[in-house]
Amino acid sequence: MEIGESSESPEGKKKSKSKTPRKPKDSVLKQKSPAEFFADNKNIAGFDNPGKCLYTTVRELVENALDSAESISKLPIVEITIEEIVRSKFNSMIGLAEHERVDEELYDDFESAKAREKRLAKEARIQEIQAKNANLGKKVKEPVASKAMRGRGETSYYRVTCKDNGKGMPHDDIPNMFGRVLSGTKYGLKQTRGKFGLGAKMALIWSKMSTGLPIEITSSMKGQNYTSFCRLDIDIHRNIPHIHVHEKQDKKERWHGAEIQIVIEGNWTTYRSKILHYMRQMAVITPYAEFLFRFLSDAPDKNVTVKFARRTDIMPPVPLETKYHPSAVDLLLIKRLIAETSKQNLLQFLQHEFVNISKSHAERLIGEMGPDFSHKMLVKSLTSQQIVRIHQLFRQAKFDDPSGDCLSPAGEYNLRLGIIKELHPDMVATYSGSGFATCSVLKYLKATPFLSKLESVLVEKMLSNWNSYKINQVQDKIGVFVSIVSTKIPFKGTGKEYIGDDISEIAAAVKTSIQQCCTQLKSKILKRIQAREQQERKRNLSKYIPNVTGAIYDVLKEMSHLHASKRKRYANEDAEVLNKVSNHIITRETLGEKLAQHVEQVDYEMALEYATQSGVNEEPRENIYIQTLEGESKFVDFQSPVFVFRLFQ
Ligand SMILES: Nc1ncnc2c1ncn2[C@@H]1O[C@H](COP(=O)(O)OP(=O)(O)OP(=O)(O)O)[C@@H](O)[C@H]1O
Repeated sequence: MEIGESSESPEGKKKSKSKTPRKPKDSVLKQKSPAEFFADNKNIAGFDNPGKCLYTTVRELVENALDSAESISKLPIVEITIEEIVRSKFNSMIGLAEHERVDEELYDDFESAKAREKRLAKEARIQEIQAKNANLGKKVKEPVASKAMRGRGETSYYRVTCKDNGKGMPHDDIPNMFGRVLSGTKYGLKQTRGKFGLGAKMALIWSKMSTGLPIEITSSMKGQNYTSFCRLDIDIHRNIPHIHVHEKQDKKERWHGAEIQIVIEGNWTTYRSKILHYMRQMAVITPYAEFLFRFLSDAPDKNVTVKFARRTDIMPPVPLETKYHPSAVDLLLIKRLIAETSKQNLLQFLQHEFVNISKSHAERLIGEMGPDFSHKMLVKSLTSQQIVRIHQLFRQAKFDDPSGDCLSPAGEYNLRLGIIKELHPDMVATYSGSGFATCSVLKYLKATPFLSKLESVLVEKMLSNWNSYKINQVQDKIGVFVSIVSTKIPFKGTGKEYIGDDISEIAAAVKTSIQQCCTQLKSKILKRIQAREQQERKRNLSKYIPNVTGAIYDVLKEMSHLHASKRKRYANEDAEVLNKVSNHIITRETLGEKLAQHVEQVDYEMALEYATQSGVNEEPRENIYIQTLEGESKFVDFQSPVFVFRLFQ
């Protein structure tokens, strides 16, 4: 029942029966809890339809798992299982008797015999057109499923389980972490995938909306001799956890981490490729993690098991908590910092609660604030007007840019490695920018399918100028990976799917990164074209040798006849050559051989010249194969931005 309706008095109900006009519903004052708000607007968190809900649930759980393992510098091992539960099985799970349809026409997917005939004919026509298009190499669109095709059982139930080897959670915090919307441990100024304190709760809200089943959390932390188990759902109206079980159990294995299990409605058929694509992208961007993905169903041919093995144990360092930059704070934030600070006076407050304010800088700033301010004044005694003055000065004063030291970018080495291992591209270029620690990677594929169209509006806009970089947009398959790290990424929604292009600093950093990658690619592509031309030149010249030899020999033979019969006299070297032709010392074959030798010689000289001009350091090349790291070994690593040498003891 909605808040507001409950306050209606019995008389109110009577009155409405007696046709007195009721106050329009939308003018009745109501309140919503955050949980209700997100349940009503789940699309803004990426929970649009059952298929998308399955996808986003996987994403949220996987990203929590990675955050957790990385927070303790543990190489992540993430196991994610989606188990299909057909409707009948689901019903028996919740104790609902199976129901056979009685009145077929009542159902949305009902189809008369005539309609079925029409549909099948239409589908056959579409298939024919698609087959033709596929033969012509045209892009084939996914057919839109008709109601009847979508029909019974397509939307199904799924048990999603995600297990990690991360930090685990304190026993007492688990209910709030999973049962209270907008609660989390990642609100600080620190780079993490999670930010809003929402993802896991959204999965639970969706499970409550679609299956009514609770979430189950098993967790254990390092040093705990028990395992926490919690089964809970969420009281949507009050936004508080509704705990079914919360207990400490005997620890059976030496494990720390978390295992989250949830049963939701979803659609594997339509979101299968998106989920697998996501897993692959995660494997690219985090090659130091191991992912085991499983889809299990009653139909064994539908089952999927993919293991993305770890390819490196070099993890980006744990990001550090940082402080606010004075240019980026608002009034509210300054007030909060004042309320929370442990510092006594204004000087200490400015110096310790913000980045880029040294002691001498703080002194100068206080001097600039005016006669009302002094170094020693108690920060908690500042009036509202004085806080406004500080805010105004922060806005107008010049401060150095934040250093970015607190960030931990994936790094060129990791991105390059991830891309090479998962996508086997023809060429890769990487670039890492400072400032926003933006690292962008561009892969240039010929043989592998187009795998990554970055869905960010920001990058879409920049992909218009490939030709000037010798990249053929029609023939070449191009992929772009951009990794942006920050303590706060300006996503357009809580689903974290898009970044706006309106933040000029980020837009500029991404653009520069892509341009840098393109420039690198251009020089690689040009070198390859030159190398190809060089190979072809030799092949082209050699191709003409038989014809040229034939023509020259015929002319020489004719001349030697004239010379021998004295009809025409040649002298000196010419006569010598013609005599050799008459005496079969110069033949068609010897001429051919000499020409071939000449082509070889010219080609060698040109190749030498090419190598001198382009720098021999590019050649020769060797492929290096990177093996999976399983088991423990003793070794020493030597790294560069693009490779690492591992020396075993
Ligand atoms: N696998 C896990 N291991 C350890 N802690 C976890 C795990 N999953 C969730 N948590 C804890 O629960 C909190 C809430 O998670 P939730 O997914 O709701 O939000 P978030 O990750 O903080 O932010 P966002 O909504 O942006 O993803 C997290 O901040 C974290 O402290």
